[in-house]
Parts: sequence; C-alpha cells; structure tokens
Amino acid sequence: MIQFDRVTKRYPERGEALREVSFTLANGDMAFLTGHSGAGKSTLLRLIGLFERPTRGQVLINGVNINTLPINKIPLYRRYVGMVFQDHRLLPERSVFDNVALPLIAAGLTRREIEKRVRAALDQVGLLQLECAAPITLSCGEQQRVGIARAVVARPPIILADEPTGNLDPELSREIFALFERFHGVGVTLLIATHNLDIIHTLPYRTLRLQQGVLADD
Ligand SMILES: Nc1ncnc2c1ncn2[C@@H]1O[C@H](COP(=O)(O)OP(=O)(O)OP(=O)(O)O)[C@@H](O)[C@H]1O
Repeated sequence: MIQFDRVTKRYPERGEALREVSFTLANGDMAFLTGHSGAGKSTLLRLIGLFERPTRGQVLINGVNINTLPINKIPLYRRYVGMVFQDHRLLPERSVFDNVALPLIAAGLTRREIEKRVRAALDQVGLLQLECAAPITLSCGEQQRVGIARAVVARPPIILADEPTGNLDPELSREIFALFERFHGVGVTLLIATHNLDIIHTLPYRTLRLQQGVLADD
C-alpha cells in the first residue's frame, strides 16, 4: 500500500532530512514511526500526504508513483489519505459537526450523505453527543478525537498520524492508540509517528525508527 524506494528529501537550507529510505507497508498494516526530534518523521509523512516531493527516489501508493501526479489531482489523492495532527487543526468558529464534515463538503457529497457519514464518524470516536459543540469547549483528548473523526470521515484506506498523542496524558494516549487499533481492525493501513515509546512498546506492531534521516531500525 505504501512503498518508499530509496527516498531522499533535501531541504536546500538544511540538508538531507531523509536519506535513501526504503520500506514497504502492506495493505492493512499498522506501524509506528519513531526517532529523535528532527529525525525526519514529519517529512516522511508529508511525502506520503503529497505536501512535499522527494529529491530522489520514489513514493508508491497502491503501486502508483505519486510524485508524477499533476497538481490538479492532489485534492482527489488526499481523500485517499486521512491525516491526524498533534495540534488537531480544527476550525474554532465552526461546530464539531462542521469540522468533521469538511472533507465531505470538499468532495461534493449530498447533505443527507454528509449527515450520515459525519454521525457515523463521530459515533466511532465516541463523540456523537457533542456534534453541536464548539471545539474550544472540548478537552484536548476530545479535540483530538474530532481530528480523528475528520481524518476517517471520507473512509480513506490510509491514515497517517503525526504525534497524535503529543499533548495527552498516558490514559488518553492509550485511548487514542486503541482507536487506531479499531481502524486497523477494519483493514485501514496506518502509519503513526510518535515519541510515546512507553505505550507502543506494549503494542504488537512494527516500528520504523529514523535516525538523522536514515531508517535505522525496522
Ligand atoms: N519545510 C522545511 N524546510 C526546511 N527544513 C525543514 C523543513 N521541514 C523539516 N525540515 C528539517 O528537516 C529535518 C527533519 O525534520 P522533521 O520535522 O521531519 O523531523 P521530526 O522527526 O518530525 O521531528 P519532531 O519529532 O521534532 O517533529 C530537520 O532538520 C528540520 O529542520
């Protein structure tokens, strides 16, 4: 589902953030991405999300080299990849419902279909009762779950998460990882960048470890 073939990403002003990185994640795999601050985790996820392009090498998604995708195809591609961020990136002036609905509005679904899917996504993350709330009134863990509902609402086959538990205490972090495991259970492919080694060492999933841009452990 996700294949990196000797991928190097060089930022002109900073040098190589990733160097000759190769790995494959099969359809339905769940894996963690670890490494020190600045190791290249976000860069690797941004290459999959097509927010960056590699300097050398290929990123293949479902067998397709995404780096040859023309710019006008990127919005369509992004529906295929749900992204969860540490800081949630919710729109503060919109309700929980509206925040989760955004990817579906962009996709042009009917109002009825949007309502059905948004409520299903909110139900999956246990927040159905908060659909009218403003994000600011929610706890950090609840805001993160809204972010996850938004990432999954368009039912993408791939979910990427960049430090999704960075602001959460251990108990809430475990809840978020348990939620990801549920998506894994229904066949979604997940790659989760995290510093939360205490928790991921208790979970039975593959870990890719970056060190100064090089894949040091798999
Ligand atoms: N847009 C950018 N422009 C220039 N340099 C960048 C850019 N993004 C990342 N870098 C550099 O690339 C390297 C890898 O950064 P990256 O954010 O991918 O690391 P990370 O492992 O996600 O770190 P953290 O755990 O702190 O989020 C760093 O040296 C960083 O300064």
